[in-house]
Amino acid sequence: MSKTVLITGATAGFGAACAERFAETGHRLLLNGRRTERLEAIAADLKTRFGTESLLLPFDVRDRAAATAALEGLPEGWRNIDILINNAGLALGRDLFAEASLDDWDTMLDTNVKGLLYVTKAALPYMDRGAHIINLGSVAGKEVYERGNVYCASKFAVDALSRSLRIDLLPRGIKVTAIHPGAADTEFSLVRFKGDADTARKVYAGFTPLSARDVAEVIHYTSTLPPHVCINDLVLTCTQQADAIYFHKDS
Ligand SMILES: NC(=O)C1=CN([C@@H]2O[C@H](COP(=O)(O)OP(=O)(O)OC[C@H]3O[C@@H](n4cnc5c(N)ncnc54)[C@H](OP(=O)(O)O)[C@@H]3O)[C@@H](O)[C@H]2O)C=CC1
Ligand SMILES: O=CCS(=O)(=O)O
Repeated sequence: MSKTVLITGATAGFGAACAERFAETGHRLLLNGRRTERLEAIAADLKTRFGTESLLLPFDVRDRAAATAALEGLPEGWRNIDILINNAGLALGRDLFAEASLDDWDTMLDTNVKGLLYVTKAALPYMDRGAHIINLGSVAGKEVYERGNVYCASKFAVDALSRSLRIDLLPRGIKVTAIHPGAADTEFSLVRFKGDADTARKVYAGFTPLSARDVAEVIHYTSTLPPHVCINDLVLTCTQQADAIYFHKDS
């Protein structure tokens, strides 16, 4: 059965890969991100390849009013969301606490935590029994690492909110899954290191990281289980990574 899937941060990385994976299996898409041209290009590509129906919701998840307006403004026929993938997020900087930028901290907390809250609150009126919320946490939300401070804290918050939402939504029969990937080669490190491509590339040196497609495959799988089965919490890493800290790199 075709479902309606709302994906935040669908212009790149996991979000774009999820759009493709859900399009392949015949679902229709509500695509969010700030880069409208990218959303348009992705929607056009998926329409051509899979006949996918997409509706674009270009807003900044940090903007509470914009998130509310976008969801309240859904046209007739799109006002029932089956799957919400709260994926939009970022790390900015990898600095010791004393040296890190307060602006970076604000952006990470506003996007990764408050953005997820705003979109979820705005989407819930359109989610019925059997709907599914999938939140992107991280291995950084399971263990802290040096210079991870606020990014880790934001992902620990995603973990806590996922657990708490699962409890609060029990009576409504809405599934909540938290997905916690390890290192994955997307635009994530380029964003984290503010366009420094050399530093970003070095993050993935000496091991084969996850790809966006790997993560999308796992996210998609969690959405295919019978109505009475919910994967609550799932950590996935590449085989050369054990957790947020330990890697076995090629020599
Ligand atoms: N890559 C990794 O190693 C890991 C990433 N994660 C998490 O997975 C999620 C996706 O990351 P990934 O795909 O790797 O990163 P990318 O940088 O490749 O993609 C991030 C996406 O988030 C969107 N986004 C960022 N800020 C906002 C905003 N304020 N409003 C709306 N959309 C926004 C971007 O779109 P646009 O700029 O167009 O708005 C983009 O589509 C993030 O939450 C990240 O923390 C978790 C574990 C590992
Ligand atoms: O969430 C992203 C993975 S890491 O950079 O924190 O290890």
